[in-house]
Amino acid sequence: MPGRGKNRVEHTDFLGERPVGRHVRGQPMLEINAVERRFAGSSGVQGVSLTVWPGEVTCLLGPSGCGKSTTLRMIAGIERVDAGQISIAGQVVADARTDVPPEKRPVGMVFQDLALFPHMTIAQNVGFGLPRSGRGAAQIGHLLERVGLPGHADKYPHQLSGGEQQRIALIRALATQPRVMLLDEPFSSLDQRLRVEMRELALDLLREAGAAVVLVTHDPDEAMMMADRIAIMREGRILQEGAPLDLYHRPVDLAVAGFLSELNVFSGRVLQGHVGTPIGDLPVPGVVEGTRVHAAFRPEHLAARRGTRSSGQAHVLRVLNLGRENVIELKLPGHASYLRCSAPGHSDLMPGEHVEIGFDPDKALIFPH
Ligand SMILES: Nc1ncnc2c1ncn2[C@@H]1O[C@H](COP(=O)(O)OP(=O)(O)OP(=O)(O)O)[C@@H](O)[C@H]1O
Repeated sequence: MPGRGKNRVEHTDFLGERPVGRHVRGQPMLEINAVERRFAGSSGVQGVSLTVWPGEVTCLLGPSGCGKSTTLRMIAGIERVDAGQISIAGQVVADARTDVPPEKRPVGMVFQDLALFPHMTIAQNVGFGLPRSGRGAAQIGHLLERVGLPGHADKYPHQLSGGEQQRIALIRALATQPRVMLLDEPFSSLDQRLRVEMRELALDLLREAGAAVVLVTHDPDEAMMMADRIAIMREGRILQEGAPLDLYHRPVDLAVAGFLSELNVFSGRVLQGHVGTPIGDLPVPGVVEGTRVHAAFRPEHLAARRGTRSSGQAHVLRVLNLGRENVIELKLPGHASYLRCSAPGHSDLMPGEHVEIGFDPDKALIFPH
């Protein structure tokens, strides 16, 4: 499709054999066009459009109440659309005249609290919805092996750990070979280590299945890691949609920029092609003289160097040692808020020390306000 190649993310399925994603010629799997859902006293969902190709993960990211789950529920058919259209594999499943019931849509779902059926064995859970034929049984065995739980077929859900249950929920949803997979905060109840493992396993399985995936999360790291495309939502609308690194480096406004990491924000007026900030003058070529702008830096785009009492622009308030990196909180004299910058884990700056702050002007994010 012309123009689609610009943001493309190229990958193959799990076996490395079958290319998937929007760079592959073919039809989108999921098309959402200007859908709306209105609720009294809430922004609901307003004019959301998204296109997801087979094997591609689109992440809906945004604050609580921005319409992420409502969008998923409309795709699943649990919520009706008030306007707009949803198509799966070229078939309209929802619009003003059409409302295909959820069980007739080729959609799988994994929600954070979507419990397994407690009175069914693991094999019965995974096989729920599959034909009771030999092919179904072989498929269950294959899926249990793929998630490393081949010996658990006859157990019951309460005999499995939380992470194991989540793997079963994932393959139960995949067993019916849905064209579209909807994941609503599926890993948020898992501890950090398991969450990382599950994300990787889920990505492998989902790409292997070639499903179009829509993942809802609050967690920007999860979105950056898992998504081919991220749609940032607020108050029922998509503020920006694109490849993760495009959004990270070229956010359309301060709100989008702030969803993907912490920001250090300065405000000022452009004079002679520069904006003055407490950490130095920043060139802002191409911005009209006199414009008021926000200049924002991500923590990794500021560098704190040990200085002296006279050369130092700030002093170190706190050092959070995260192992591989340190997060350093800096206090600027005369400013109520503090700055955050990241430094390598071996940096030895200590609270109370005076520092000079360096930055690469090319990394500044400039927004008029
Ligand atoms: N059935 C409903 N009746 C009335 N209002 C609703 C209904 N479902 C959702 N809403 C409202 O629509 C808005 C979007 O809700 P939604 O659950 O989609 O948000 P969300 O982004 O998924 O939030 P969270 O991250 O907290 O799950 C909210 O203001 C919510 O209160």
